[in-house]
Amino acid sequence: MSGLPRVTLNAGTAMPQLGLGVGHLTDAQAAVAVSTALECGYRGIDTAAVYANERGTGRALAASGLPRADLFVTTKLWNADQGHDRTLRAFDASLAALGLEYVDLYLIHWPQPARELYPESWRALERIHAEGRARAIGVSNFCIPHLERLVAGSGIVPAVNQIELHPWYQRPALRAHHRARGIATEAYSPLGQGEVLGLPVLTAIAGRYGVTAAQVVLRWHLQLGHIAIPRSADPARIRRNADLLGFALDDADLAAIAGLDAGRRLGPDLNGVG
Ligand SMILES: NC(=O)C1=CN([C@@H]2O[C@H](COP(=O)(O)OP(=O)(O)OC[C@H]3O[C@@H](n4cnc5c(N)ncnc54)[C@H](OP(=O)(O)O)[C@@H]3O)[C@@H](O)[C@H]2O)C=CC1
Ligand SMILES: O=C(O)C(=O)[C@@H](O)[C@H](O)C(=O)CO
Repeated sequence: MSGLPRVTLNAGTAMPQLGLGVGHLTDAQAAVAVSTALECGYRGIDTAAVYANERGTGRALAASGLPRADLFVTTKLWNADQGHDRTLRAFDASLAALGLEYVDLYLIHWPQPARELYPESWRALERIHAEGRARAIGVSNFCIPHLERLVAGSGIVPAVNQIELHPWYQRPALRAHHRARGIATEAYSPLGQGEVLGLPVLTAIAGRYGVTAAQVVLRWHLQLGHIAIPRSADPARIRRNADLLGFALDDADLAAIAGLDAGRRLGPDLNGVG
C-alpha cells in the first residue's frame, strides 16, 4: 500500500489518507496492531489519551525502526483535561507516553460546548503548534457552530475535524462546511463499526470487484477525499483493509453508496456530557 495517497493539510503537512485506529484496544493489543499495520505499509496511527494505549502504541512505533518523518501519529486531548493549563499538561503526558518528541496531529477530542472550555483549550493547542510539538492541530466531534467559533477567535483554522462518518451517516452539510473552510474530513468508525458490512448494496459491489465490503467502504472514503482510520485487531483484516488501489468505484457505485445514508449515528454523542 506504499502508493496510498496523502492529503495535504492546511498546516502544510501531508497526512496518509488511510491510518489505523486503535480505540478500545489495550496497550498490548495496540502494540501488536500497530506493529502489524506498519509492516503492512500503514504510516498513519490514531490514538487518544482516553484509549490508555499511548504507551503500547509508542513501543510499536519505536520498535518498527521506521524513520520518524515517515510516520504520522495523532493523539487527542480528553474531555477531563480541557482548559488552557490542563491541556498543556495533558499534552506533555501524551508525548511522554508515546515516547515522541512531537506528534503530527493533536486533536480536541470533543468540544463539550456547555463547559465553555474548548476555546481556551484551542489556545493551548496553538501554543503547542507554535512550539513545533504538534505539526498540525485539529478537532474531533465539532459541529459547524463550534468550528465557526474557533475560526472567528483564532489565527489557526483546524487542520482536521475527525467525525463519525460511514455509509449510514454521511453528514453532507458538515463535509461541505469543511471543504469551504479548508478543513480535512477524517472519518472515524469508517466501517460503521463493522455493522454496515453486510448491507446488500455493499456486498454486491464487493462481489463485482472481487474484494471485501470493507475494502469497498474504505475505497469510497478515499474517493470522496476523506481520511479514514479503520480499527482492527485482526492481522489479515489490517492487511486487506489497506489493499485499496487495485480497483476503483464507478459513478453508479458511488451513487448507490450515497443512497445508504440514513442519518444513523452508531457511537455515543458526548457533547451534552459535562
Ligand atoms: N474521535 C472520536 O470520538 C472517535 C474516534 N474513533 C477512532 O476511529 C477508529 C475506528 O473506529 P471504530 O469505532 O473502531 O470503528 P470501525 O468502523 O473502524 O470498525 C471497527 C470494527 O470493524 C471490525 N472490522 C475491521 N475491519 C474489518 C473487516 N475487514 N471485515 C469485518 N470487520 C472488520 C473490527 O473488528 P476486528 O478487530 O475483529 O477486525 C471492529 O469490530 C477507532 O479505533 C479510533 O481510533 C472511534 C470512535 C470515536
Ligand atoms: O472512542 C472514542 O474516541 C470516543 O470518543 C468515545 O467513544 C469514548 O472513547 C468513549 O467510549 C467514552 O465513553
